[in-house]
Amino acid sequence: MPFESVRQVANADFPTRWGHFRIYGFEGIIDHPESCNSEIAAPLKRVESAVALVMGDVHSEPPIVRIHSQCLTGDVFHSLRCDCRQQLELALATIADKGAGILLYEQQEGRGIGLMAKLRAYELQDRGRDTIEANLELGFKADCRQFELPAEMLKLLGVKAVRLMTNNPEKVEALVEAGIDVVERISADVPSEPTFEKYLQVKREKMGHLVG
Ligand SMILES: Nc1nc2c(ncn2[C@@H]2O[C@H](COP(=O)(O)OP(=O)(O)OP(=O)(O)O)[C@@H](O)[C@H]2O)c(=O)[nH]1
Ligand SMILES: [Zn+2]
Repeated sequence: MPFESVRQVANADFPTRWGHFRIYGFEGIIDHPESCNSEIAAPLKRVESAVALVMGDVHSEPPIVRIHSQCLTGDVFHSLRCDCRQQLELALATIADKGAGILLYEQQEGRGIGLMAKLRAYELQDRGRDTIEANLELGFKADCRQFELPAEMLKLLGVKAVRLMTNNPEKVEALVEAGIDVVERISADVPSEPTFEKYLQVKREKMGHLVG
């Protein structure tokens, strides 16, 4: 277990356009993290933090849970290079509709390669590479994320079983491996746009995501 001492650091009121949540901050230390880039050594320890938006009763039955990976370009600027913003809205709207659920927002920008590297990957994609080829050309793995922190956050929130909104089988596997029961997978499909059709195709054909 590479994560040490995950702890809650904040818990506050959080009104949004979708409804009223509580916002929680969590942080933990990863001991000896793996390097994601063959040319960059990893530090001995790394602090990671993530946020949970919690609405309603999440303990009487397995709540809807979304693990959303940070995408500044999509989440903040509504980029149409990817489907992230639409998925974020879908998750918040679905939770609000049900009146209960949890959005875990983890800060592994660009599938964990970081914002500047993601922008450099965009440059390579503009020259014809797909998302995976671009990551590899920059020395990174195709996907550098791990989902132990969200799993630990669920445990600290007292949630042992979830209905997980995702198309990514790795998220399901990661939670199950960490001891969280995934009783149902809810699709995270959003309407496709011509600007991210290829992005979705690569997720489906090369990353094994259950898109569409
Ligand atoms: N490296 C890289 N990351 C990207 C790119 N476009 C979006 N991302 C990141 O991809 C992450 C979202 O991952 P996705 O593969 O779209 O979806 P997922 O979270 O694995 O799966 P779902 O739960 O089904 O949404 C976010 O961290 C984005 O910042 C890109 O071109 N290159
Ligand atoms: Zn995105």
